[in-house]
Amino acid sequence: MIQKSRFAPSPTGYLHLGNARTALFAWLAARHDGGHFLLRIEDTDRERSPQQYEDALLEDLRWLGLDWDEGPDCGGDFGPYRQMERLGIYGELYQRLLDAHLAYPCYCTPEMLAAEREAQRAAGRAPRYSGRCRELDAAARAELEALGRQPSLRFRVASTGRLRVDDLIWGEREYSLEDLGDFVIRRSDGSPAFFFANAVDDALMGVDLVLRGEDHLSNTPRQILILQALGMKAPTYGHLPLLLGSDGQPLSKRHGAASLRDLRAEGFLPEAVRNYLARLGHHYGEADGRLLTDEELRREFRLDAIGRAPAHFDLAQLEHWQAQAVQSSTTEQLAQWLAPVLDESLSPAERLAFVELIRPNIRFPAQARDWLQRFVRDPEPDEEALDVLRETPEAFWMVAAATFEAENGDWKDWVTALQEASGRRGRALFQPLRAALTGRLHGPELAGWCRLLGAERCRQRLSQAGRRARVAV
Ligand SMILES: Nc1ncnc2c1ncn2[C@@H]1O[C@H](COP(=O)(O)OP(=O)(O)OP(=O)(O)O)[C@@H](O)[C@H]1O
Repeated sequence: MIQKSRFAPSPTGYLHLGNARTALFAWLAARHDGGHFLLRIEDTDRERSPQQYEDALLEDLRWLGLDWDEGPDCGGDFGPYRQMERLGIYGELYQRLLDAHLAYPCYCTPEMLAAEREAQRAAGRAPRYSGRCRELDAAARAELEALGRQPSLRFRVASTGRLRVDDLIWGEREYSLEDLGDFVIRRSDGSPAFFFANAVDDALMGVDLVLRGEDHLSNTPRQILILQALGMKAPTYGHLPLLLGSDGQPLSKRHGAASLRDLRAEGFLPEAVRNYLARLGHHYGEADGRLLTDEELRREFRLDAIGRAPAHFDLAQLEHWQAQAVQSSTTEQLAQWLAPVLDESLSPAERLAFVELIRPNIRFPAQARDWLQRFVRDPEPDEEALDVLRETPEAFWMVAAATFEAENGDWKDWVTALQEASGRRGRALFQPLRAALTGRLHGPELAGWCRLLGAERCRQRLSQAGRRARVAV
C-alpha cells in the first residue's frame, strides 16, 4: 500500500509531456491506494526559477486533473514545500554529517575538478572525485579560506563495498562504492545539491514511493547513502522510461519541448491528455482501447504494469484520444470548451444544438470556429465544393428551391420531393445540397444543419447556388 507519493519538479520552464506523464503516474499510484500526493518545488537553481514558472506549473497540473494534499499553495504538516525555504533544515543535517565525519568541505575550484576529470578520462578511467580535500586539517582549510575560496560540502563515500538498490521498474542493481566517489551535497554558494535536498525531503515528508524519470536512476545510490548516513528511511524508487521527442532525444524543458500549456492553447482536452499519458509505458489490459474516466484510470493503474521501453511522443495517438474525449464529453462540457470560439450571435439554446451538431466533425476549437463561420455567414465553398457547384445545372437549383417551398422546408419531405423531381439520389443529390448549404462536401448531418439554419437562410443559400450556376454557364 502506497501511503504517499510526490511530484517534485524544478520550476525552470513550462511542464512538458514527459514531466506531466511522470506527475500523472505518481498521482495515479497514490490515488489507486487512497494514498496522499504531495507537490514539492525544487527551486534550488535560483537563476532559472522565476515565480511565473511555479504559478504555471500549479495551474498546468490542476488543468491536467491532478490534485495534492500538501504543497506550496495549500501547506501541510511537513512544509515548507519550496526547497529554498528549507535551508535551515538542511543546515542542521549538514552539521550532523560534518560532526560524524561523513561530510567535509571541499575547496577545489571548477577548473581543478575539470582538469582532474580530463586526466582520468585520458587515462581510461571513469571520472570521479580524487579525494583531494578529504583529509585536510584545520590549518590547511584556514589557508584556503584565506585565499577567498568558498568551499562546497562533499559527502564521504566508503572506498570499498557495494550497495544494492532495488527499483520497482528496473529490479535490483548493484553499485561499487568506489565508483561513486565523494559527491557534493552543498554547492559553494550555499545552495543544496539535488542529491541531498531531494533525498532528505522525501524522507522528512514521509514519502514512501518516488516515481520519477529514468534520468535520475544513477542518482539513487548516492541518495540512499545520504539517507543511511542520516538514519532516515529510504522510499521505494521507480524510474520511468523517458518520453522521447521525434528527434529521439528526451523531452526537456531546457530544449523547449512542447509544453502542456501549448497543447491546452491548441484546444486539447485534459481527459485526452490524461488518457494518452496514462498509456505511455503502462497497460490497462482489456480497458486499453477505450477512453477511461478519471476514476477508472486510478482504479486500474498498476505499478507492475509499467514497462521499461522508452516511450516516443506520438501526435496521432494523442489526437486519437482527443477525438474520443470530444465524443464522450457532455453537451454542456463541449459548449464550455468551445465558448471562446462560439459566436455571440447564437442564443444559448442554439449553442447547445450547434455543438451537438458539429461534435462528430471536430477535434479542436479551430474546426468549430470554421463550422460556425460557415453557419452564420454565407459559406465560401472550398475547391471540392466549388467543383460540384460548377457541375450542377441551374435547373437543379430551381427544382430544389421550388420543392423546398412546397414542402415548407421540412427536410424529409423536401428530400423525397426533390429526389422525384430531379431524378437524383444518393451522392448526386446530397453533394450539391451539402456544397450549397455548408460550402464543403463533408461535415455535420445535413438535416440538423438545415433545421438549425432556418428556412430563410436555406433559401438564400439555394438561390446563391442557382446564381453561381447561371454565372458558370
Ligand atoms: N522526457 C521525460 N520523460 C519523462 N519524465 C521526464 C522527462 N524529463 C523529465 N522528466 C521527469 O520529470 C520530473 C520533473 O523534472 P524536472 O522538473 O527536472 O524537468 P526537466 O524536464 O528534466 O527539466 P530541465 O530540462 O530543466 O532539466 C522528474 O521526475 C524528471 O525525471
